[in-house]
Amino acid sequence: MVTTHNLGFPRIGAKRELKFALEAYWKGQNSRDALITTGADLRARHWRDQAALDLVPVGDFSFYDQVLDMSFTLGNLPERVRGFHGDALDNYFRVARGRSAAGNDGHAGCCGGVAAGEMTKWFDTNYHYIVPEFDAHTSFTLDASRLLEQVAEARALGVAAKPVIVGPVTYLALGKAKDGSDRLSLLPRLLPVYAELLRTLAGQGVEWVQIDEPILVTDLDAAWVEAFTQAYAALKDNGVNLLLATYFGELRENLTLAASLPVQGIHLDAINARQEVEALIRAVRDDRVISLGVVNGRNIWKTDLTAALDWLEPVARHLGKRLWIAPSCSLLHVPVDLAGERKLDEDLKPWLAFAVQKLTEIEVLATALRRGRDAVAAELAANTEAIAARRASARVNNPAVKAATTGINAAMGQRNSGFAIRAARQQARLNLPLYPTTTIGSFPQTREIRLSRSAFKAGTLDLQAYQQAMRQEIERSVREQEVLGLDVLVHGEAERNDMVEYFGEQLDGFTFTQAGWVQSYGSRCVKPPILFGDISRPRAMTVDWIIYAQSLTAKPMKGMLTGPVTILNWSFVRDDQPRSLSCYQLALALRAEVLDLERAGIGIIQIDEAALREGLPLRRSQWGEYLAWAVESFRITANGVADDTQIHTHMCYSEFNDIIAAIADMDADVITIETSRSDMELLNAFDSFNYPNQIGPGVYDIHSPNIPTEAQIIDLMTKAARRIPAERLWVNPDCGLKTRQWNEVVPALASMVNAARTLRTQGA
Ligand SMILES: Nc1nc2c(c(=O)[nH]1)N[C@@H](CNc1ccc(C(=O)N[C@@H](CCC(=O)N[C@@H](CCC(=O)N[C@@H](CCC(=O)O)C(=O)O)C(=O)O)C(=O)O)cc1)CN2
Ligand code: MET
Ligand SMILES: [Zn+2]
Repeated sequence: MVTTHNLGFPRIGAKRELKFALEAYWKGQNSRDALITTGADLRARHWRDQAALDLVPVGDFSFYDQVLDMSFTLGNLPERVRGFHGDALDNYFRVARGRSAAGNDGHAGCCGGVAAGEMTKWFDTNYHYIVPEFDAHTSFTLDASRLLEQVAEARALGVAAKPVIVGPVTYLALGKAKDGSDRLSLLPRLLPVYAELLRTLAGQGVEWVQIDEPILVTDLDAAWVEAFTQAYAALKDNGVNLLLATYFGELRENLTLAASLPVQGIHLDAINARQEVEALIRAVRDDRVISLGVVNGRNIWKTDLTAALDWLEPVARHLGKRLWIAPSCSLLHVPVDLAGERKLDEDLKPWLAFAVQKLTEIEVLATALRRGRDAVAAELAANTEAIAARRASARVNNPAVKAATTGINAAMGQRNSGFAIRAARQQARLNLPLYPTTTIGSFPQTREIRLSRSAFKAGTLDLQAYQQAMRQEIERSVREQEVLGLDVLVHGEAERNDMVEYFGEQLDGFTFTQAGWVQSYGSRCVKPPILFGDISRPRAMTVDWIIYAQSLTAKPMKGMLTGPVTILNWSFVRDDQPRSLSCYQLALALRAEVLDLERAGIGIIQIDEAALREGLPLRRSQWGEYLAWAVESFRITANGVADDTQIHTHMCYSEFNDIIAAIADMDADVITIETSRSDMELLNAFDSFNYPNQIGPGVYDIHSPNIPTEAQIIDLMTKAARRIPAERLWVNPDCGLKTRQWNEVVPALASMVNAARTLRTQGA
């Protein structure tokens, strides 16, 4: 008889309760007790939502990040926060968010300021985790209190608790050794703490522990393969059954390794690795549990339940009670509940499943496997009807768009002239100084801006008043930039709820939700738009706002667009056509916008590709194919303009060494990137590759409230100028300023502009 379970549930809350409780606590407007209570309430509610399952995840809840939680469980706190005198939860937030020396937690005098832990992308998702920090002396000590308390809470609610932890090899692999030492040398110190954790859980009567090792779906070299064998030899026989969870991709050459580990069960992502199910079954001992992720945990489409049963039934007959079923991965990456959507397009709603609906799908599948399809005949019939309606819908297919993508040719991705000629024509038009200063696009999304927008959406503010409020914000941004003396201005993106959702709302082929929130990091969420059909642009999307902004100033105003690859990677995408085709459709729609901006007299157009790097497949062997269509899509979007129109692009959190050739291939006139935290070392990639075009290496970290000094910026730019000729350098922050406040932005940009002025006099 099949067992049902879940790998993880979204924790932010259907109404983002956790976000609001956290932010109020951080501002001192909410007590510690109130925050703790919100956490407990959310856990209880989410366990009730999952109560029909045979096993529910415990420990997937987090006040900030599950990897940071694991660091605390393992006693791996960065040295800089170890002496903290205050509350442990406050210390946890100090690592998560950093704390300025002037912080108001009552410990500024004794404990000072601390830098935040580095954040980076969780595999190929838009979720960010806090990178574990190691050095040669790192030691570990167990703190199991969080897991033990939550196991007790779950039990009190009468659900069967399956604790979830990040496995030791993935934990080490995702971390960074700050002193360059070998993280694997820490394994012998780490394993006893994991073993103690398992024994502690066993002591509480826990039967199964889910141990996540998604690193198994990536390319592993011999040392990491060996680490797996060593790790799991040490973790067996500690009184609990281990379910080794892999997800996000295929095991490939690691399948034999995974199957050989001494664990009681393995979870395979049967959405991304369906073709490996049989091989895995053959490879594991015949008393092991096989858990199959049969419902997509990364997307929002209904599962075709009949098709799933067609292949699952024989597997179930073969495996009997050894078969478990679950979503493919944690449901962290999808919104909570479709029932919260009151205005969602009625045609499309029946095609969708959010976290709660996905668990119902698991239940229906389990019932069919246990009692036959007849036991769920009505559910299956309704499902078949929805799947068929989507497939046949006239709203999905637009022949004109299909024809346009067929008409794409190489010339569309080609500028008229090479970079040197373009640069000269652009300089003749723009007349920019050495070390030109600019920003990445967004200015603070203030509470007033968001309140205006929610009033507009609620119908209590009319369109004209809303547009007027946004124009005022744009004017404020422009005035501030003029006073600061920036060279290339931006309009500030006040009218955009999000750099991707905003375009999703305006393009045909997309729909959007009211409350489909997905956690991006900490308390920050996004509402990824839903790409369901062929994409087209019914009308210009940004031109009026940019023209208005340009009308306020004699300085050049940058047009501001999100690129096709980033819109694709940060949306829920179609599963009925290749991603490359959707990307080309986006490219054509955005190309039309670029040309409209150019026709309106805008001389500089930025096309953000913040998500190009994270979209790289987890396996290197697939990079080439992805980069080919991703880069070509960018080129189609950007390269229809005249030589004297300057194209910018922007990327953040990126490690470029591996893909520098592809970046050069995009052929943007200027690229702005995040570099401040790497002390300009990132530029080595551009230097050694002889990157030919202009670069704006970010000179300060916008994720921190700290204000950079002029001297710090001069120092960074001096380092940059050792690698890239000064004539090709720009001066700008690491990323957009939307999460900052004006009182942080103004002094920071003042330092930046002053630094550029000093550099110019030095260079002259
Ligand atoms: N899609 C996407 N992915 C990305 C990024 C990005 O910018 N976009 N940046 C990187 C980092 N990620 C980030 C993700 C989110 C936010 C962020 O600030 N999100 C906002 C929500 C943005 C939004 O959609 N705002 C809406 C809704 C605002 C809102 O909450 N309104 C309130 C009312 C106002 C209030 O009380 O504040 C309501 O309706 O209840 C709007 O402006 O219209 C948040 O969590 O707070 C920042 C960075 C990587 N991935
Ligand atoms: N133009 C965008 C902004 O400034 C780019 C952000 S990249 C996450 O916010
Ligand atoms: Zn950015």
